[in-house]
Amino acid sequence: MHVLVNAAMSADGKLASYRREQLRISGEMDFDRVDRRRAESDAIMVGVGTVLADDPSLTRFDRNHRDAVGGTGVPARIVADSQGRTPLDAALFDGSAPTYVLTTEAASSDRLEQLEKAGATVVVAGKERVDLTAALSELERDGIETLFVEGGGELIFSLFEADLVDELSVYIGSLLIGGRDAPTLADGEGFVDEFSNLILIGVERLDDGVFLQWSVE
Ligand SMILES: NC(=O)c1ccc[n+]([C@@H]2O[C@H](COP(=O)([O-])OP(=O)(O)OC[C@H]3O[C@@H](n4cnc5c(N)ncnc54)[C@H](O)[C@@H]3O)[C@@H](O)[C@H]2O)c1
Ligand SMILES: Nc1nc(=O)c(N)c(NC[C@H](O)[C@H](O)[C@H](O)COP(=O)(O)O)[nH]1
Repeated sequence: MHVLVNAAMSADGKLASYRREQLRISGEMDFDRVDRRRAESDAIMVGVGTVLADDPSLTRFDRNHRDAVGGTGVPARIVADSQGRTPLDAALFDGSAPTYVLTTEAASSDRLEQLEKAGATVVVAGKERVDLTAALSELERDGIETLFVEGGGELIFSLFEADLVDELSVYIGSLLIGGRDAPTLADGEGFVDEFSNLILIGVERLDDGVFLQWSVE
């Protein structure tokens, strides 16, 4: 499975303010770029923190580009959600695309039944936190070969920690958000000595900011 992590952040590395409300950082050109990368993907993934903050539908993508690259149907939607906290009225359950909930043994069976009734395919992997390696292997067995991860910071760090990321792309907008508690590109516990090594493969001015692309060693 090819895993691409993408996000938009401020010049000081924040994905949103400390209030964790959805904040539009990307400009038009970056959103167009995101829609093309979504069109190339079999699935789009976020953490439940993003679902609770933004209620994303994850259904916007460049349909012409998907046709051009030979894609069929629509990209699936995936949420990493250890306790099964995704609201049953979330946009993810609008029925317009397949939706997976990656959860753990900590989620109650009643909750899992409710999520399945809401239309989710539930994948249980791990005891307290989603075992991302096991969960992504199950998704791969389900035919998902290219995964587009859109955040947030907790999920992004965990994917790097599990050495599951192949590519990282970041749009840096020309604004400063600040805030010691604001979400950043990679949150979680953080590395202390062995860091993820990146190879810079793209630098481009885009909208009023900069687009950076790395492959992950
Ligand atoms: N600017 C952007 O590109 C962008 C993109 C996405 C989200 N955001 C913002 O980021 C914030 C949400 O980010 P966040 O870090 O709080 O939440 P997140 O979206 O990263 O979700 C984290 C949650 O996912 C669940 N989870 C399950 N298994 C996990 C695992 N193995 N590792 C990590 N998490 C796991 C946990 O419940 C955890 O609390 C919101 O403010 C949102 O607006 C910004
Ligand atoms: N690329 C990007 N630029 C931004 O400025 C921003 N705030 C996000 N945030 C990611 C967001 O939380 C979701 O992943 C979807 O971007 C929600 O959008 P949809 O409901 O799917 O249209 N992503």
